Amino acid sequence: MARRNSKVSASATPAIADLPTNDQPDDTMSLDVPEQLLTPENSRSETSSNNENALVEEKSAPRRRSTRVARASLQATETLEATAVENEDAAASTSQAYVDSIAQAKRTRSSLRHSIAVMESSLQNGTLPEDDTIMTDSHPMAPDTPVSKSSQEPQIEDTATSLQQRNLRKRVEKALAEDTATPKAKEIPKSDSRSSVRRSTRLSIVDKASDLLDRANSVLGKRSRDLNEKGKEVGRRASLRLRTVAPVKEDAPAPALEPAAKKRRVSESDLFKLREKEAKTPSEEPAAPAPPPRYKPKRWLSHGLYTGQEPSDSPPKQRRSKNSAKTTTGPSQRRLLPMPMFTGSRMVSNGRDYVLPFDIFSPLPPGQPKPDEWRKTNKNVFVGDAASEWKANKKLELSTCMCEEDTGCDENCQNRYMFYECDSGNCRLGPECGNRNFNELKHRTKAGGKYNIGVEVIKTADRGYGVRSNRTFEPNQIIVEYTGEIITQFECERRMRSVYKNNECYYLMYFDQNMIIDATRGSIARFVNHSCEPNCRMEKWTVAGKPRMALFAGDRGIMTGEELSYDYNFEVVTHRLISPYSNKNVQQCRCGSDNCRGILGPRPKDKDQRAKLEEKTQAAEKGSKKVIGKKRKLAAAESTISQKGKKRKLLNPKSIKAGVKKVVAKATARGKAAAKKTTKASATSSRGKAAKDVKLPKVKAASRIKAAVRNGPRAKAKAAKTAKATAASSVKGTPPLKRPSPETKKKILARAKGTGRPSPKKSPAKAKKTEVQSPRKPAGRKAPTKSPVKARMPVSKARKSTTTSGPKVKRTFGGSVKKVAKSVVRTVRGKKN
Ligand SMILES: C[S@@+](CC[C@H](N)C(=O)[O-])C[C@H]1O[C@@H](n2cnc3c(N)ncnc32)[C@H](O)[C@@H]1O
Repeated sequence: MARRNSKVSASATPAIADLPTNDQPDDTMSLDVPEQLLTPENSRSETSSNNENALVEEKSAPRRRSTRVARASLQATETLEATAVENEDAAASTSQAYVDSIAQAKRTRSSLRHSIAVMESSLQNGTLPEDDTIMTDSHPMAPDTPVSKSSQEPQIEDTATSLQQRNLRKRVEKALAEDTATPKAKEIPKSDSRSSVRRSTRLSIVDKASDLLDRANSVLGKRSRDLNEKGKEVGRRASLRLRTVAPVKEDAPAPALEPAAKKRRVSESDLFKLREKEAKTPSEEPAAPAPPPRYKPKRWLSHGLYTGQEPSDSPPKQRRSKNSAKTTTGPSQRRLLPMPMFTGSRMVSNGRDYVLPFDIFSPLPPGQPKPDEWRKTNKNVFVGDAASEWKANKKLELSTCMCEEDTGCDENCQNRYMFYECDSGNCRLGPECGNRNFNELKHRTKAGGKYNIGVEVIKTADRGYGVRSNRTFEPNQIIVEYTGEIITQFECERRMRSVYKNNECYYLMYFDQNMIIDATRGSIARFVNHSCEPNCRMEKWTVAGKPRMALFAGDRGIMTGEELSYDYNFEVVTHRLISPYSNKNVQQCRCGSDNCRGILGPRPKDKDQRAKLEEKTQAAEKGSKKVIGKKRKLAAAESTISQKGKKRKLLNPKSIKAGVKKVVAKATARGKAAAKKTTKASATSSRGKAAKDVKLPKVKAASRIKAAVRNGPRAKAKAAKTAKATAASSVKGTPPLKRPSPETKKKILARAKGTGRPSPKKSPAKAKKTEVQSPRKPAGRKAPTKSPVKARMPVSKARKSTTTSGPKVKRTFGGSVKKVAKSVVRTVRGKKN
């Protein structure tokens, strides 16, 4: 019963209130005194109840008093009642001691266990500790109210300490035994504090969950570990709230992220963000729903794919770093004013300069098979007598252009007509001049590189090696120079008979002054194959007074990868004795064009016709040398109409001189008026200069006509004008030609029909004379100088084109050179149209 009371009093303070004597509890005491059942103090207070000091003790510690009341109920209330009056008296006397004890109690702090130990040891030793405060006040369960010294002193002085010690010991032992042997007593508070027990259970679950999370993090790797270590506490809480444990605050709703986590895979960064968010959310805060994760608005779903893209004139940029700051700043603002209207269309129509990377403009497969090494030369090399012969017959024709800077040396440039390249000596323009092809080529070659060189050797399927372009070329742009050894005809024949006897490929080309270029040792241009529909042409130009040959792009221009070709019929050596494409050496053409002639070189029937004409010419020469002379002159005149013909003619300059002298003499006799109207060159020739000077105007006319073919209507008109003047001068400067008799006319017509070679470009008179004279005869091995008209009559390109595709021109025999020129112009126009 006493035990129960004491327990109740210890656990519930109202027991104190029950006591009428303690209706005025000290605040300090009520705060400091722990509610414990049994303390050494209590036991002492109990013992003190047996002596007089007990009253003092009771007074000094109301709590103690209460417990003492509870426990010391064995004395029952009669003792208390009996001593009530005494207590009242004693209270006054001990009040001062009580106050002191409180102050002392506040000063002393020590552990209960220590005090118990001290107390026990003192009991065992049979002596009371000297410092009674230890025994009384150091017990943690004891009230902080110290046992006053005033209460100690009487104890010390008390002689019956042994009894007290014994009682104390018993009480302590009893209390300890009760503490350990009463689980039921502990169960009661357990049931009362249910929530706290549950909480501890939860905490263990929390610990387990956090351990699991830690393991998962360790599986995720170092990065996630680092991240989680940074917000370890946060992470744990977040994860626990989300998954395993109900939130600590019941009213706080779980974050609405669980469905989102189910819908999509949550990356580490998202998880970390969520944890951070949850950590930042204080638990005391009202349960506001977590904001949904921030996604980029997919505006393109409603506005289209290109929404948000501002039109910009600047070229598109490739941003390398996704996370660059620029990406987040939005589209860059336009700093300049927008381009004026129609700038785009103007740029499209006018064009603008740009350079394509080589890989784009030349996507040709590399690794073409290369030909065996050949002896290269990028300059013409005179061999043997060629140099001296060429110098002896060197033309003195000069040309100077009068072009303005505004126009440059365009198609109207006189030098261009003449196939003269402009330079500082014959043109006052500098970089603005557009007639410096070889100079351009020189710079290109010097710069080097695949693009500048522009051509490369390829292996064709059935024509040996060839040349293709690895860039584009504009119409009439120079491509590559044809260089080689300059040899005489004699040397050419010799080589053909001996060195090239068994060759399949020949690299011979007519050059100048009866010279021939042998490119067996030469430039890459030697590999350019023949085509009956070529995309290039070979031209001879005079550069700084010296003839040079080069391959030029045709009127269509050249695209990258095209195989280059030109027509051998007009360029290569086709003299029947030294031609590689003679009757003895017929080679099949494999150009594959629609208009393929079938063989390399001239047509067979042309060859036959020429052979017949040569025979007749021989016979005629024997009969009438005078006629032959006139015809020879006309043939020479005809040959000079064409620049290409000029290249191929193999004439003896001496014979030309003789013929021209006769013509000049006659022209002089007929009057000087006509001679005055001739061009500068014609005037020179009329004064009795060399034959080559006489040819000049004719060459000019031919050049300009060719230029007209190449350059369009304006140039054509100019060429026609020039041709007219030239023709007039020629007519006036040359003796009138005898008109053929009707019989002769019929014969020529019949022959012409038989040949099937309408020649509208050539005047009928010329045609007739050419055919009648047929000055060609075998040159034999003798020096070609003795048979000036031995070479095959050159056929100009314009003439050839007329023959093949141009409109037929009415044959009018006895026409003048003027008519020839007119017909040529008409032909050209017809061809162009
Ligand atoms: C100047 S070479 C051209 C380069 C030659 N293909 C080579 O491999 O050395 C001329 C020779 O090439 C050949 N050739 C050129 N054009 C041809 C064509 N259209 N058809 C057949 N063979 C041709 C002929 O054998 C001719 O003699």
